[in-house]
Amino acid sequence: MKREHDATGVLPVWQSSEISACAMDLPRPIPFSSAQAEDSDAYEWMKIMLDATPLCCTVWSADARPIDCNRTSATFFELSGKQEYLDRFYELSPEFQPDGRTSHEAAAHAIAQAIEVGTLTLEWMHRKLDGEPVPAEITLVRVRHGDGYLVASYMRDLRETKARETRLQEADERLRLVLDATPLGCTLWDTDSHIIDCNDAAVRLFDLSSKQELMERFYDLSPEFQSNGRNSQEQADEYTRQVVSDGQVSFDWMHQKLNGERIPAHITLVRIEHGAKVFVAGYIHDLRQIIASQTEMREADDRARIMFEATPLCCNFWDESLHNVDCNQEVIGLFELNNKQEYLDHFFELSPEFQPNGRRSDEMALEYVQQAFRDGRIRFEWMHQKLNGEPIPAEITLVRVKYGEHYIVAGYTRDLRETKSMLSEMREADERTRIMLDATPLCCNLWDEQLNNIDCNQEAVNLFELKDKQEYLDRFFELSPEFQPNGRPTAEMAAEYIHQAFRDGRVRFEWMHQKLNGEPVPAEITLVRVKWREHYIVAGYTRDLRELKASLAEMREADERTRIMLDATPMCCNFWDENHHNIDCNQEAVNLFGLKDKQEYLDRFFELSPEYQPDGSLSRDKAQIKINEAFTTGRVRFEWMHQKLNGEPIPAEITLVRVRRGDHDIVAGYTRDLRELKSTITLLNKLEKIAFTDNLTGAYNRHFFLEHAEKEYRKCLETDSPMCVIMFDLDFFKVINDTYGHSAGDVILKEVTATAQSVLRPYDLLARYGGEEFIILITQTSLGAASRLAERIRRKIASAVFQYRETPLRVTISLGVAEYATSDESFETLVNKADKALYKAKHRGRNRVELF
Ligand SMILES: Nc1nc2c(ncn2[C@@H]2O[C@H](COP(=O)(O)OP(=O)(O)OP(=O)(O)O)[C@@H](O)[C@H]2O)c(=O)[nH]1
Repeated sequence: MKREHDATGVLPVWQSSEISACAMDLPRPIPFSSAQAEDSDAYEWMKIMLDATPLCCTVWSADARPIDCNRTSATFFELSGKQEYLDRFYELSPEFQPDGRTSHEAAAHAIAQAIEVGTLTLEWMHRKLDGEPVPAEITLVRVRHGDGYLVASYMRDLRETKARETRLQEADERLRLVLDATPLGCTLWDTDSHIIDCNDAAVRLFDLSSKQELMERFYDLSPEFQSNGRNSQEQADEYTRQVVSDGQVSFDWMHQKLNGERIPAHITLVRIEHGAKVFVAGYIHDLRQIIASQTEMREADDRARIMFEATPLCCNFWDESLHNVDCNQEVIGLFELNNKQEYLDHFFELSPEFQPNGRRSDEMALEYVQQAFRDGRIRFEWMHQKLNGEPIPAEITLVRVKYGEHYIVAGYTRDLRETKSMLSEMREADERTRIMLDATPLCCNLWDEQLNNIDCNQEAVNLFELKDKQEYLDRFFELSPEFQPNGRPTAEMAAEYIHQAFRDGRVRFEWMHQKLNGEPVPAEITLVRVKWREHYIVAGYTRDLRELKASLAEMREADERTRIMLDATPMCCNFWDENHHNIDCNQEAVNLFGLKDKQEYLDRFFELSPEYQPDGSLSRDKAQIKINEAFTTGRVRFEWMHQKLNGEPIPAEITLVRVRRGDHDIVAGYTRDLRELKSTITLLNKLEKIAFTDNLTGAYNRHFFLEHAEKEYRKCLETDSPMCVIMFDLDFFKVINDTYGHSAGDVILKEVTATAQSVLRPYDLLARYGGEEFIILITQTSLGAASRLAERIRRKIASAVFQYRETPLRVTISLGVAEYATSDESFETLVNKADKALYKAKHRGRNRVELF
């Protein structure tokens, strides 16, 4: 690095030996005068340029010290002059740059780099003396100076650029809004014929699903060749070039949908300059409607022409310059002429020179026509004549008619000679049109652009129970209440809708009409814009919604009936939609859980089950699985644990059934409260007990014993397994009764039963066989084991002390044991054998066991 400024005696800090001690000190700028004193080639030239530059420029020495600047720099940073700029240069950047490096370090690095590469652009954060940050873009340019280099820096304030970018972005957004709001299909192109954007209307026009699809397939949206035989792509490129140079170009274009359906269109391309860029916006006017309406118009025109020609009156037209411009066929016939031209040429000869009142025909004629232009309509008697002079007394009606932007006067000449026949013919023609309008089964009326209601059909008269059309037109504003149901003034809303129809072509809305007696007539109105010569009118079709509403009411009633039935169902019901939302329930569901109302049921549904089901599954998971299953299989039944809000459990059985509702499925859930079932089972158990057990002791009764024993007996026979019967009887029981009373006897009977039962195994069956006689059936057991069991019972009872009130009582029993033998004829035989053994035990002294 060349030390060209060493002469000043100021050494750059990083070259001094004190570099480590004052590393944070910044190098001092070289005094302005000394830099000025330098003689140089490029530098001198540059200095002149510098002051003229509207950018802030600074000149740096190769060792990164600012040595000069231009005026703009001082003004930009609001300083008194160049010297202050150079003196306070290091205050014009924050200590650190946004990338974390010190400004000093970053500057030195940048200058060094510029010297190496020649030119360099970087972002820099400046700041004004008051601290206001100034984001900047700096371009450094290496400049030869003597044998070495200087560096010039040019600063561009990025705040402006940023603001412009924001403005551009905002403009972009506005553009997007405008684009999407445009009712025409729009596309946006760059100048290389690349489509870069489009609006929703364009997507709709081609029946596509997204803008993306439109942009990707745009070239499929035109046929390969246009109707002039040229390749679409080439032709489009040509138009793009044309619009870039001319600013705007319009042309007819054949588009197509992806299915090949043609869309004749009129396209306007407009060049848009957006920021520094140029775009082309394409507006697509779908001509199909226009073509259709043009065809309609042409047809209507043809019809009008035919009607005009068919009119059994002589008609002619006068323009504003009082020229007779046209006539119909009838005129030719009336005056026995050859063609219309003859009529137009000889018009003034078709009246005698003077009218019967003595005035000149041509003068009077012009006067009348003028009067018609002025007043709109005039009727008078006129004397015509054929070319041969034969007079034709006539009645002429002149009517001013709007025609395009102008007026014409139509003249209807009635040949008074044939008045009667003509009148009837006229009426017929009129009647035909009228009949057609009146036959329309909807109430129709017509509006002109001034929002005047100009005509209606008979249906409109009928709907409002009016006398005639005139009444409809006269009292139209009484046929709606002053305010519509949404609270807005009727007149205001009507005007809005009609305007909308004129603008958009079609609008449909609900409207509240009323009869003259105030009876409301809810209606649906469709307004349609119809082209009428050069103008539009709006035709309104009114659909009486009362019938619809009545059928809705019926539907609602039917719904209500269903609801009543549902609520009356003595089972708790609820409904799930496809998204597994619980959408409805019946009253029983509310009752079951003791809730306030259905809303509470629906809102707190998930609190009506514990978190986990008894099988350990999460209630929510299990519910989802079951509902899914119902949607797929149609029906599923399972047990479920519900709970009340207070946590009281409700065991339930749920049946989910898939039900079709409209065009989709729902699942209906029926919940059976198993608590009821459980109480029924308890009751059944109770009844069973009453039927099969002995009231006093709780042991099985003789009836049950015999029935059960019979079955067991047969099983033993089949399996050839051992089986025994023990019979026992209380000893001297009569004494207990006689001594302590019957109730003491009852207590003993109960205690003895319980004691015997406590010795038995669960599958041994003990029954009270008679008053104080008991019997035990012991299956799968042979005589030895049975006798040991009998002995255990005997001992336990003999050793027991039973308490009757304050009195301790003791009893003994005698037992007889018998085992089934193949010789036994029946179970009864076995019982008899045990009975005999018991008798033996009694006989042998009681309180003992005897075997048969
Ligand atoms: N308290 C009470 N006594 C009953 C019941 N059923 C039968 N008895 C009595 O049982 C007694 C049976 O008496 P007995 O047939 O003479 O027999 P015993 O007094 O037990 O004498 P042995 O059987 O010969 O030892 C009678 O007094 C009956 O009234 C009953 O349900 N309750």
